[in-house]
Amino acid sequence: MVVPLKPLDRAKSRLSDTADDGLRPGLALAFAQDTVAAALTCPAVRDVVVVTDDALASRELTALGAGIVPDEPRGGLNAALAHGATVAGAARRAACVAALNADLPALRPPELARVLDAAAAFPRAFLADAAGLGTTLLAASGGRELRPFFGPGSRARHRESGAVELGLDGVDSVRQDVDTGDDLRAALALGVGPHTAAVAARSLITEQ
Ligand SMILES: Nc1nc2c(ncn2[C@@H]2O[C@H](COP(=O)(O)OP(=O)(O)OP(=O)(O)O)[C@@H](O)[C@H]2O)c(=O)[nH]1
Ligand SMILES: C=C(OP(=O)(O)O)C(=O)O
Repeated sequence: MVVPLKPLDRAKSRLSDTADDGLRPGLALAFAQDTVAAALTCPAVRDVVVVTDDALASRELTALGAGIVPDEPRGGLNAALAHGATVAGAARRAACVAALNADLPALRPPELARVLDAAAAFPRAFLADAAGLGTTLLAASGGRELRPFFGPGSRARHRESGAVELGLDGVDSVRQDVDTGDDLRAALALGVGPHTAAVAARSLITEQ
């Protein structure tokens, strides 16, 4: 499993309506910690590799059990994911490699397991985000290349690239990425992990 994470001081700019400049880096880290911890707890996930240049996030996510890969070749999100997938796949001759956004604080391991199990039936498959425009997970099986097209509007681009869209119900926690204040409130309503819950409580952010 490959998880991309940009430097915390630049992350989650669209959350500025709900969290100010002083708060966003801590929230972005908490989202990543809850995402990575849930993925590591999922029996279907053998290991988690985080592609990041952020020193604090590297320390905290290593402590959870993730591996860290530097953000290379510095060509943006998809280049970083392709690099991470190559490193992760080469390291363990992975049967299946998947990219997962780092902003899924409500992620539940059994739901992630269902998505990965469904994805394994196809050469490449993806899950659309809760908003219906983006992607939260892209998987490639049988040693195939991941070919990620994440970014705004990525659902359409992943479809056009030939990846199969997974039409699963009951996997809301895997779809609920957090870009805006409304997304954060929706994630809190689903139930977030302990890191995000603690930051939200300290900052008086609630689901209302
Ligand atoms: N390693 C790496 N990760 C990235 C890069 N750009 C985005 N990401 C990560 O990709 C995932 C999806 O990105 P976005 O949802 O756009 O997150 P974001 O860039 O923090 O949010 P905004 O500032 O609001 O656009 C998040 O986990 C980001 O941390 C990049 O250039 N390198
Ligand atoms: C990177 C993505 O996330 P966002 O919707 O947050 O841009 C994506 O959906 O591909």
